[in-house]
Amino acid sequence: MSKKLSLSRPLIRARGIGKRYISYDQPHHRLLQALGIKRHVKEFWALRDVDLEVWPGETIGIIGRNGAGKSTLLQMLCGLFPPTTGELEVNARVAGLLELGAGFNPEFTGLENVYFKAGLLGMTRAQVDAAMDSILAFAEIGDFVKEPVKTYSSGMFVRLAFAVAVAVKPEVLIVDEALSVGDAYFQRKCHRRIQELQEDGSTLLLVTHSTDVVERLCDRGVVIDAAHKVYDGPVRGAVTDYMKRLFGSHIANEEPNPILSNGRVETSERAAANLLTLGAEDVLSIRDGYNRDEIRVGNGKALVADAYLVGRSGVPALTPGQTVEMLVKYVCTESVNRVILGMKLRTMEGELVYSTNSFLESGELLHYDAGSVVVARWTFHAHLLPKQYLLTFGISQYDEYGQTIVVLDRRTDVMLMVVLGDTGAAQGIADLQARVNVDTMMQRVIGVL
Ligand SMILES: Nc1ncnc2c1ncn2[C@@H]1O[C@H](COP(=O)(O)OP(=O)(O)OP(=O)(O)O)[C@@H](O)[C@H]1O
Repeated sequence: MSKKLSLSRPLIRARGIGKRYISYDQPHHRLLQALGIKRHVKEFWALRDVDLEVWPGETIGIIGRNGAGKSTLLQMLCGLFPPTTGELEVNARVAGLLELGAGFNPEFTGLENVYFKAGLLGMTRAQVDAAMDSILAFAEIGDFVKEPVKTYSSGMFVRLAFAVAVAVKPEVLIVDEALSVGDAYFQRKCHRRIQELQEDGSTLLLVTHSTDVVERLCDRGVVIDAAHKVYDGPVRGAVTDYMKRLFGSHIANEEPNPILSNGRVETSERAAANLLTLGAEDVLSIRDGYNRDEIRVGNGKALVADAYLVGRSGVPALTPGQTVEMLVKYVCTESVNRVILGMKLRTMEGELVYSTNSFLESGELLHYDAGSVVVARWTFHAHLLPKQYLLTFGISQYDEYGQTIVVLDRRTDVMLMVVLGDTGAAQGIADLQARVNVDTMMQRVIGVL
């Protein structure tokens, strides 16, 4: 029987909820507003008209761009503030791991905060005493538990907060990116505990930027974009919708295809020529797969102006093991010497997959005159599991003493690269193509022994 049929009402039901913030240019404008003069009031809707039902046993991943309204939604579901509009009905004990250390008193020790926070979440002192050993064992912060939490690192904060939140056994646990703070060991531990909670039938809402986490942990995905709920349904669809919003419309299930629309296979020479004829403008930002959330730094003496995968007109999409040829165009606005061209590949979670540069490869530094347009051909073998990755391209130079690297233009996570296919049973990043063969003879011999 479906969860919805077995229960008459959801744990959380939101109908058209919205949150409006009001700001004033000057403090006295607040007073003018109170007097009914609203000219100076600025309204901002962080969330608008959201309907949401949360049913027992669901794990819902909430994804969306920075500033979309995800945290605002969760804060309202946790009861931190009421919605400005709409109706919100919460029929469950909800525990939230929202901002770091929210609900912790910085002056109290870790131990005092465990009693304090667990008390806020409805546990008696005796219940906290009974759970204390497992809370401390989970948090693994040792004697720091006797220190005021204001002395904690962000990792220690989140360890203790998570340990308390799961000890309370809430009917609904709401986690807002908190897990991304901990180290990899702690994150794995949290994910295991989340899976145990799921198996016990707990209900979970997770906000994350990691599509990998959503696909691994969640059974429903909600996408929030520009204050509105724009998708609510199966996880795969949610991730595709979110990726399209981030990177353009060509990412879904695209098969690698080296044939251009005119029917010819594009050679790298022709591609390089095309790249050069497009001139010196910065066109990377209009390429499919361009990440609007790239981080760009540099003094601008040279620019990373364009990049694309040979043979692809859309988002760089390839199959595991494929040899990739990526052309990157650099435009030098000034004469530059002792130059290094670099590339990096990361997972969507920010884990470095590979990094190299022209100096490491050839031992040579490059020199270009002002006005030079340079096309570099990067080739690599994509022995990667099917996932989304982000490429970084940069151009830097050594200072005249050869000591410091000066960044001319570094475009971090500037372009999406998709490795298509079925991950099968494998997990991780590298495609090692492991195969297992069980030797039945051996099995018999061991059986005899
Ligand atoms: N107290 C506040 N006053 C005014 N505006 C606010 C306030 N809190 C949030 N906002 C704005 O509301 C919008 C939604 O913020 P929210 O934190 O919910 O986004 P988010 O999707 O969680 O973003 P992120 O992924 O960056 O955490 C943002 O534009 C933010 O600047």
